[in-house]
Amino acid sequence: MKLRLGTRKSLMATTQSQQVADRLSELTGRDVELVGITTLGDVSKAQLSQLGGTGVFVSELRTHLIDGSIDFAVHSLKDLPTAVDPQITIAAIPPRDDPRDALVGGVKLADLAPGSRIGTGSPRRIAQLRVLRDDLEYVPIRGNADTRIGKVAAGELDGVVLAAAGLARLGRDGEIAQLFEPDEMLPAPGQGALAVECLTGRPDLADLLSVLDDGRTRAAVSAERAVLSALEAGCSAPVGAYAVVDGNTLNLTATVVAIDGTGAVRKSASGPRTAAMDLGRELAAAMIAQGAGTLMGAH
Ligand SMILES: NCc1[nH]cc(CCC(=O)O)c1CC(=O)O
Repeated sequence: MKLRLGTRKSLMATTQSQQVADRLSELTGRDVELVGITTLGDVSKAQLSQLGGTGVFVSELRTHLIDGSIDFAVHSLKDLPTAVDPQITIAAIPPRDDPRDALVGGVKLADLAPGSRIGTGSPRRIAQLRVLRDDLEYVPIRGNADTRIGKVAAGELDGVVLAAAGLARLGRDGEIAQLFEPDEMLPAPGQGALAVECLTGRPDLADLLSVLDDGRTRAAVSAERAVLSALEAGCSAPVGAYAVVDGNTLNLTATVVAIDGTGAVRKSASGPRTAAMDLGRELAAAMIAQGAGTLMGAH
């Protein structure tokens, strides 16, 4: 029987879903059919944050898992709420794509004229960009990557900052002027990674999907998301976190930045790869002790 993979209809969603479908067919010989789903977040003109953030896409696809109209779904991991839904299992976290943030536009950040206009709606990106260049104007923008990049082409903006992985999935990574290394801009927890979800009540399916899982990526993003969850923050918080597996060790760095650029807490820690979530929780506690909670409330 064909497996039904539910996907949002945006180009980024269908591209990442098709990649997962192809890889699953290759590894298991099963046929996978993409089922396009229009979510409220796609049709509504209301601001996404008013709908509950990007989590609205996730919860609608989960509704289709629960009603049985699809067998599994693929999400950008950084859009997944940290709260666990016992009905849903993350059956696989495939190998991560490029986790870095990217500047799209003609020139690198250091070469932009003072007062240049950079578009990004993310407090995490704005706060970290302000540390690098406090003389630029940061313009909140919305819409999909094509719309955002279009504002640069139209001369409304001098650059936009987006996730490199998303740009690659859209075939627009050729327009990247600069990739930010994690030491200058920490990505969002889970950035560049995908989550493959199915119902907890279908362990055979979860077992089949687990061939897609990459243990190193799973350990890294578990630590990053544990930071976010311990800080009681969501995907729109000014929180960056990035972990890398080195043998049996996990190296994690996280930051909380005041949105007005007036301060930041940044800390690193290492621990056993098998205790990824503990590492993330402990690092978050150390950051809170240094004032991370107050910074998150700063405007
Ligand atoms: N919040 C939207 C979103 N969710 C996932 C990606 C890109 C792909 C990824 O990070 O895995 C993006 C766009 C962006 O941040 O530029």
